[in-house]
Amino acid sequence: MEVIARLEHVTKTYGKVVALDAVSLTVSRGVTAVLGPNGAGKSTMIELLSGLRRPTGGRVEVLGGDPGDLAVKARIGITPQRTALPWRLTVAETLDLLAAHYPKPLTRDEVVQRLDLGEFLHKRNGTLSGGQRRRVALGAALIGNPELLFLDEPTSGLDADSRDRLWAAIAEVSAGGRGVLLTTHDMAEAEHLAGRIVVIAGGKVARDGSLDDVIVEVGLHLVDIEVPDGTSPLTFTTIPAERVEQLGNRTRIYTADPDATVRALVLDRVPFRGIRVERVGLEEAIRAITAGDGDSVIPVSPAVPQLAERVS
Ligand SMILES: Nc1ncnc2c1ncn2[C@@H]1O[C@H](COP(=O)(O)OP(=O)(O)OP(=O)(O)O)[C@@H](O)[C@H]1O
Repeated sequence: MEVIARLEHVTKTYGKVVALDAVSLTVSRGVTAVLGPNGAGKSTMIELLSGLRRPTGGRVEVLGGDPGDLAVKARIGITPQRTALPWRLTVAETLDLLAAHYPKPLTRDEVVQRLDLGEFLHKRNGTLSGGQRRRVALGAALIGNPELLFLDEPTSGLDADSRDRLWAAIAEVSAGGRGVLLTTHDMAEAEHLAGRIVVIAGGKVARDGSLDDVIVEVGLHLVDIEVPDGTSPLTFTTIPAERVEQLGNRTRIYTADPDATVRALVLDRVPFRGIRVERVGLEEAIRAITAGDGDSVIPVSPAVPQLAERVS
């Protein structure tokens, strides 16, 4: 697969904080989703790849050159997490102004159509809602007809219709043979768009593969049972589990060995009614991979005693 961008042993520090720690990664065409908890280093990675920051150590190469070079910048598009659009300009003026900086831009109409910007095309950026601004920001990234697009949480804060439209626009860019690297906390977004998942934890690449690879490698299953009220939680104490959640009368047991878990439920005579066993989805897989990293992660823990605490 053709490599269109790469990080080689890239480290980025901010004072004493090591945001990225000797990371090596290649980016190919298609959509790559970079996932991980808050503070994992995802935005830093995008900023380095798009030339907004320089690495402390290692090498960043984009489209065969240095992302700091104007010639490379003209071939990439970026939607940072916070986009500063010129507040006094209208959306139309903004797109026209940006288009003038690129050798082969898309027409304004193409971008307006793809992202459905017509409704507020002649409004000033300063008067747009947060979601409208997000859509204009993607338009600003697309107008230069980039070969490689970097999107930092492109759909956060969007309503379902706007999100669907952006997903369609991103899929269209990718189907046209371009590369897209995006960060997101929305697992549905990663599942919907990405052919490749890169998981960042503690400034390092913790997993890199297809959606299925990542989920299968984690090897976690969910055993979801319905337990009648009044069941003593103590009956669960020998059940193999990585993590347990109690939701009303449903108990969700995350386990690496679903057969052993179901056997234990039966042997312990847990009076469950319904039972559902399935491989976990991306969200739970990422939670397991990044356990203990970042500042908003619920750690995977030996949850058997926890269950007793939670339901008692
Ligand atoms: N300009 C900065 N100055 C100092 N520290 C920074 C700066 N930018 C990021 N950091 C730190 O670097 C680490 C990685 O931050 P980064 O924004 O790359 O994470 P992230 O994965 O994008 O997080 P989130 O999901 O919350 O957006 C964090 O510990 C963060 O506090």
